[in-house]
Amino acid sequence: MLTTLNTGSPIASGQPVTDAPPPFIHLKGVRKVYRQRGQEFLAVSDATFDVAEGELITLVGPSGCGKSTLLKILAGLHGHDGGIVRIGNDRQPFDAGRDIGMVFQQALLLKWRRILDNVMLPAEILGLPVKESRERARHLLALVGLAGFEDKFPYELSGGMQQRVSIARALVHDPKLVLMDEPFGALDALTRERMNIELRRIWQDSGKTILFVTHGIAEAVFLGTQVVVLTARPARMAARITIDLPEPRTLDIKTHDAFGAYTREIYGLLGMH
Ligand SMILES: Nc1ncnc2c1ncn2[C@@H]1O[C@H](COP(=O)(O)OP(=O)(O)OP(=O)(O)O)[C@@H](O)[C@H]1O
Repeated sequence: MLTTLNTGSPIASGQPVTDAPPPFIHLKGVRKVYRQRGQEFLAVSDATFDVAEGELITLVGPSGCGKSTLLKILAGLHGHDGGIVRIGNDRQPFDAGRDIGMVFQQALLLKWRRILDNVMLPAEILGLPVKESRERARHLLALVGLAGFEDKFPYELSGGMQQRVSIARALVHDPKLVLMDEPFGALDALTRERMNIELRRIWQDSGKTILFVTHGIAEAVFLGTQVVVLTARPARMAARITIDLPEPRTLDIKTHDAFGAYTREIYGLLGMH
């Protein structure tokens, strides 16, 4: 199940590879050191993985293993101290200033703005045409199941609904990459499960490339086309696992043997037997 170089790939089976599209994200040997008061702290060591366009990659690992750091490097918010970080390719050029949407653990809505106006925020900041953006914002609110809530204020919505608004906001400027940092971490368990199903649907409908950070091993397996497993102390990338589960993914796949095998494998990689 672990991904090893070329296993099962066209090269391994002797077929030509000329049509293989270049990855949308390419990380090789990425290293990040934080420096504080003369002390150095290795937050990420040797992160190496590729992401194809349209994948939903999950990053899982214990607190402090560098998941958010990797996301911030991809978002261009932090630099890195070694290795290669490349986003985009000839077919899909990437502009970090406009092609990223972000979703955080808290919805971070502006409480004085109506829901539609909250979703519009990135479009306003980027100066996109107002009429088209409002139409797109309405469409996205419908996509996340919030048609009819356009004129409400954030306080009138539950935590799960607010998080759906933040997902719509992350998509309004039609970014090529969506980075999600523990977006469902603050939700109750049942709402979180519902949001997992919703996110799979939104991902399939929107066709976006998504990187999703979580502490939850079951969540990572349920959502991901691939799971990247990171360990802490020392912070390092332990594995990249391709998830092959029946589609569409409904909650009952959590009872499948294959789902159990993936989660057991990740628990093992994290030293939790
Ligand atoms: N700006 C910073 N300066 C110094 N150290 C930092 C900084 N940001 C993060 N760190 C340290 O780097 C390590 C990785 O942090 P990071 O936030 O990336 O981990 P994480 O896996 O996302 O954790 P969590 O799941 O708890 O959010 C941690 O030990 C953290 O204390």
